Amino acid sequence: MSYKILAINPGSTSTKIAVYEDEQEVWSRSISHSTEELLNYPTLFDQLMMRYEKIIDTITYHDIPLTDLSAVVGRGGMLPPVQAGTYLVNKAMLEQLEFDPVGEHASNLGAPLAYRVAEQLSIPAYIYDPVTVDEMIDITRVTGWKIISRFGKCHNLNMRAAALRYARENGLDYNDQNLIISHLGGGITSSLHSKGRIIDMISDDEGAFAPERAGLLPGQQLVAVCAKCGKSYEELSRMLRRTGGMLDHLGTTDLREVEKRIAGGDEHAELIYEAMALNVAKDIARLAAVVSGEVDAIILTGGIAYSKKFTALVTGRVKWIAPVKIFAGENEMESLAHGALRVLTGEEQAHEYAARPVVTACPIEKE
Ligand SMILES: Nc1ncnc2c1ncn2[C@@H]1O[C@H](COP(=O)(O)OP(=O)(O)O)[C@@H](O)[C@H]1O
Ligand SMILES: CCCC(=O)OP(=O)(O)O
Repeated sequence: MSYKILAINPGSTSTKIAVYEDEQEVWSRSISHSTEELLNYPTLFDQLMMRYEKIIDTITYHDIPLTDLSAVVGRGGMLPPVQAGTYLVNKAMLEQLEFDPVGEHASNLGAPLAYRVAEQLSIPAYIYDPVTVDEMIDITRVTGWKIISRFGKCHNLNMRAAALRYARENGLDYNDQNLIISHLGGGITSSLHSKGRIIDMISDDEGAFAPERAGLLPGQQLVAVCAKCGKSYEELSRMLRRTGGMLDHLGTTDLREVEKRIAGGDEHAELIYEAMALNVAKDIARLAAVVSGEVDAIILTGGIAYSKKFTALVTGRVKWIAPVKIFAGENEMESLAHGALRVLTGEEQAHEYAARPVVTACPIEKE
């Protein structure tokens, strides 16, 4: 028996869709959403129907039959910390993502989009390895402020796919390895997979700055800016997450553009570029300390990993820790589809999501 699965991955500027027949992709499209178009929607959830209709229009236009689908799987969003693996989309999850997510992120639309399509076909909707998978060990959660605990928030989908690929290609058991994976995209995060569990990670606001993200900022200066600049929480969040990092320094999120400027002799561009690579290397070294340096491999993945220049800079600084592997690009659609397939074949059990209050976002903000 074979299974057909529709995977849906909403990103900040696109919605990617793909149909898989068992492990093989048989069709895929990326639907772009321009900045002007998205400006018509005051909140993320206001985009839901627009994205849904575009998915259906694209599928209909390309004559892709839906009636033989076995399941729909969406990218999991910012739920309160969850276990790794597959979750059945239920009402509690949909309400949490719409009304009480840990943060605003396009992936919060993955579950409701999958659910809308699946509901009409009377098939299950799933999410897989959401952004907030949290398997951290207690010691890595503690900060110097008792009202703030660290929690998982990473590019888990692509990171676990890269870790599993590394294990598969090298004939190793993922559950025996200590691997550090850095996802180098518009946002940068790194995580430590120890014996099959993500025991620590460095999120996009805790470490390296990235093409569009500010990364870790000195706390005292940050609170001074927040207290004195008169901007709202949403405006400040946007400055950290969407218009920080390389964009703030150099006016672009495109690493290739920065490399062209460097080749043309732009020393300021070179400083920022090299600082970003150094920041990634420092994150990797921080994670290595958690397992006392016993790291089997370091994996660099995401769009920036296509850059030989950038990965060489990071590799040069971390190869003393462990061998570095480059898996450029991301594998999110395949990871989603394969996750759902494992549930359909009975290899894995889908978790049931139960609503929980958000306790990990800044408690002051929630008061
Ligand atoms: N071939 C390449 N060489 C260098 N940088 C690249 C290449 N392809 C993509 N990038 C850079 O990767 C970043 C986007 O990574 P990606 O993983 O696609 O991001 P997102 O997080 O938006 O999915 C951008 O800075 C882009 O310029
Ligand atoms: C850090 C959580 C995941 C995330 O921010 O994803 P994008 O970089 O794709 O926005």
